[in-house]
Amino acid sequence: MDNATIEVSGLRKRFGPTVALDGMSFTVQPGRVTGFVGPNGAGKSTTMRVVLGLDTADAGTALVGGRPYRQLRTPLRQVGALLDANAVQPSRSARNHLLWLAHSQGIGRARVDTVLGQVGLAAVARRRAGGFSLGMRQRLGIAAALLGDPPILLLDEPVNGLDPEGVIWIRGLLRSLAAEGRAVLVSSHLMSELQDTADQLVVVGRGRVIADANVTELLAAAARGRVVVRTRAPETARTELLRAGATATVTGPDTLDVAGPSAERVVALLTAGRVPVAEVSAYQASLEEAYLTLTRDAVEFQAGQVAR
Ligand SMILES: Nc1ncnc2c1ncn2[C@@H]1O[C@H](COP(=O)(O)OP(=O)(O)OP(=O)(O)O)[C@@H](O)[C@H]1O
Repeated sequence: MDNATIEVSGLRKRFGPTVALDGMSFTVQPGRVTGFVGPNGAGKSTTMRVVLGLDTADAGTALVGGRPYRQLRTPLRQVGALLDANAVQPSRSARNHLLWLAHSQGIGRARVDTVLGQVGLAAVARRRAGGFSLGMRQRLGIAAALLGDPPILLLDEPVNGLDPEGVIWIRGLLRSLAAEGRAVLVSSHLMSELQDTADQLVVVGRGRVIADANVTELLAAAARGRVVVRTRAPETARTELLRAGATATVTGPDTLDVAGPSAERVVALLTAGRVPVAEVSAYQASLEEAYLTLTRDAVEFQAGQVAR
């Protein structure tokens, strides 16, 4: 999609004595889900508010599709955002809330019913939004973000308040929006929420980017070529593998992690040693592990600085 990028460069922002943004810089590319991760207070919401022109930075620039948000003539058609699921008039129905938004941006009524269907709220569209659960308000907020069919989406903690079915639904939705070529920026303070969703991770802490990395490469790096073996004789397997120079750790009653040899070599060694093997597979790192791999260098660097 044209103009589907977010470029954040050198953003600085203070709230009194609090430094919220301390040189925040990153780019969000089209066709991918970019996870924006970091602990509470790291500056994720402030960055999104600056990108959306709701807050002004003390320094730096934030561009959506190459322009500052405030210069966009029909912003909802260019950028969809979910910041606060509670930003709904409680007395309005879901449908009327969306109709009002659509009208303000010259978007047709038909689009309202389309997005209500897309987020699974068609059946409750005429109910007062004030009576909605947090999960339903999240869905309504996402419907509002999708209203202008924008090439760029910013969602602040969209998984918050969703039940397991809702979490699976939003993962699929985010993936399909990215597959259509949109730029999708999703914040979370929980790495696990971004598992199977994010293609790129921008990890932030204390108002700046700690790491910006491709998830596939990150998971491969965290897996370090390890192999998982399932066997009813893990100790025998371990002895056999250690003898061949591998590193092997028993991780459960019938499993061990092996580092060094390839999966094929592990099968060959265990077969030669007559160890019964139920399964040999590549180790799948979790995003949590990848995160720890990624932030370890940054943490060590900071610790080193403190020690000096
Ligand atoms: N309007 C404000 N007034 C004063 N301080 C603020 C304001 N908005 C944010 N801050 C402070 O700026 C810092 C960054 O906050 P921000 O909400 O951007 O972080 P976050 O990463 O989005 O965290 P969370 O996951 O809790 O939303 C925090 O220390 C926060 O307390």
